[in-house]
Amino acid sequence: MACRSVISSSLHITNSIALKGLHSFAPSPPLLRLLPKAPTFLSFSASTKPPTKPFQVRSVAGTTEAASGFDEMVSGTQRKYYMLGGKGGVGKTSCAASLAVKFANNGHPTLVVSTDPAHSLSDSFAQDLTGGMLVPVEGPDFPLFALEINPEKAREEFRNATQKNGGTGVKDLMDGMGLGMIVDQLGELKLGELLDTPPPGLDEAIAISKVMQFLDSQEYSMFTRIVFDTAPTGHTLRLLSLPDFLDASIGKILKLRQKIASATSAIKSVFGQEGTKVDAADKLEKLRERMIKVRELFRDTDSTEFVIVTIPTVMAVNESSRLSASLKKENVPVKRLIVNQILPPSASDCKFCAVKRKDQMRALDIIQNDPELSSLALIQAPLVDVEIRGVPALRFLGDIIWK
Ligand SMILES: Nc1ncnc2c1ncn2[C@@H]1O[C@H](COP(=O)(O)OP(=O)(O)OP(=O)(O)O)[C@@H](O)[C@H]1O
Repeated sequence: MACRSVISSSLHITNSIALKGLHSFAPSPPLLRLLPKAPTFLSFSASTKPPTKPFQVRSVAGTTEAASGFDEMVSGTQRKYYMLGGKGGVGKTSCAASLAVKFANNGHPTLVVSTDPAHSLSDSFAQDLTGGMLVPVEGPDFPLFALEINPEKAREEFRNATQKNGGTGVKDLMDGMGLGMIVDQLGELKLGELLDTPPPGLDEAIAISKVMQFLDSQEYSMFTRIVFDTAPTGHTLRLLSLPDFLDASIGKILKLRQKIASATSAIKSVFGQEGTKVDAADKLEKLRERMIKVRELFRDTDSTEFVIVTIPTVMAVNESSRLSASLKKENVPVKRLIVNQILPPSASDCKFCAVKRKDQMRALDIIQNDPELSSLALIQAPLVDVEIRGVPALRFLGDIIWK
């Protein structure tokens, strides 16, 4: 007999709910109109057909799963940031997109941002969200916007700002003029290296700082929940130490710029108009300020939380443990761990599923005994038998995970 152990869902996708655009949404007190919670049922349908069977997520061991604490996540009108990260392919985008849909359906104007250079938000929402600008997502009850940051563009911006203030072009120039001391300092900065082969995590730091820039503006002040779909673990770890590194580098560049500004008038004329120098320095200073804000944002326990996503395999769990340790070491608030793609219970296990289930239980056991992970709230998300694509499917997944 064929084994039927995955969560079954029937997708009847009806016309999407009319889009409530950014400009048509007028926040009025109380900003949050908390909508009645959508019931979670095994069978997903966008139609009004009554559900056949109440859905209950169970752990592999058969005990009822603990709630994710969504009530806490959704409460309050103060802006909150959720960063979802973990090993490649574990379901970060699906979990981040489903959380964003859930926030929007619970009254929060929400922005979901991808800072992963290999974007999959467009695939997840089944809508074209490319272009580096905020795009309205069709479907949720309240405004939901998505933003895929173009890392190439962000890096170019950084390169332009630094080169104007002491990058490799300036180094050649100063070298040619025999200004050894300043050249030495430039060599110390290793700017050429930084710009030609940017360290992993630089794209993401710039991407996040760009989002902060967006959110500083009055136009986007309406967003009360920001969900980041971050790049895989390695990038995240390097990102954490990057703001300090960039802050120091940019600080040195700015100091150097002051020295250059007070150098001979011949050099001044090479650098062009006084105004141009000031603009470039301003831009660099702003970039530095934004990096510092990114660093602060990551460590703000009141407004930010990093949610680790994993799957029940020994390799993924080990990587999650290292990620959790690094996040804690850097004082980044982390409270929740999603274990995604768990095989749901089945009355009739085929041999393959029985072996798989045993492996998954072992991985869950490791989590429960891991000093880094055991203290986190465990959210178990089942493997479902549909591809999680489009708002109705994300709503379905979100109602399972976030409750
Ligand atoms: N609970 C689930 N049940 C079934 N399929 C799932 C589940 N979660 C994720 N998937 C599927 O797994 C694939 C990878 O998911 P997703 O893109 O969300 O992972 P990711 O961690 O963001 O990947 P990447 O690291 O490549 O960005 C997708 O096809 C998605 O539909």
